[in-house]
Amino acid sequence: MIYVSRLEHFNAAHKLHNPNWSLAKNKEVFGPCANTNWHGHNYELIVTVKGKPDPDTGFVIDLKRLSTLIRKNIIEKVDHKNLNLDVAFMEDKLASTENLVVEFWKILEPKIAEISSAKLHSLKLYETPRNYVEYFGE
Ligand SMILES: Nc1nc2c(c(=O)[nH]1)N=C([C@H](O)[C@H](O)COP(=O)(O)OP(=O)(O)OP(=O)(O)O)CN2
Repeated sequence: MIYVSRLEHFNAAHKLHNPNWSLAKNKEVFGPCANTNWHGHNYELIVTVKGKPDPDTGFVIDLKRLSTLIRKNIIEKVDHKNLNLDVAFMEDKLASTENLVVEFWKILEPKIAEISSAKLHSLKLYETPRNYVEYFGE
């Protein structure tokens, strides 16, 4: 089994805000991430698929096709957007890195299955160079 990865990038604004809490409690729990007028991140998304190399191409998956698929289905929907206001699949969800990566998985897994016999293995999403989340679909 070979693991193949593609890195994509997007910028987005958000705030961490639980609507069931007061502003004071949101600020207490989320600190500056609850800033009322938003803040931004340079996100890095690493998509890893697994499979066996095709004997004709030597590819587990064509990384150009994988990149196009990620851009069309994820990046175009979140890049230069406000994750709380502009992104349909994040509606009514806290805009945490964890929740983002779970929604990305729900979108990407079936789309990858449409173009390849390789399977989605993991998503790694960096919110900052020091904070990242990994998800294996479980
Ligand atoms: N489990 C999670 N914790 C936090 C998340 C998250 O999505 N999941 N998000 C945030 C904030 O959005 C915040 O903006 C992160 O910023 P910060 O902690 O300041 O990140 P840095 O890496 O830039 O911090 P340094 O202190 O400079 O290392 C918070 N928590």
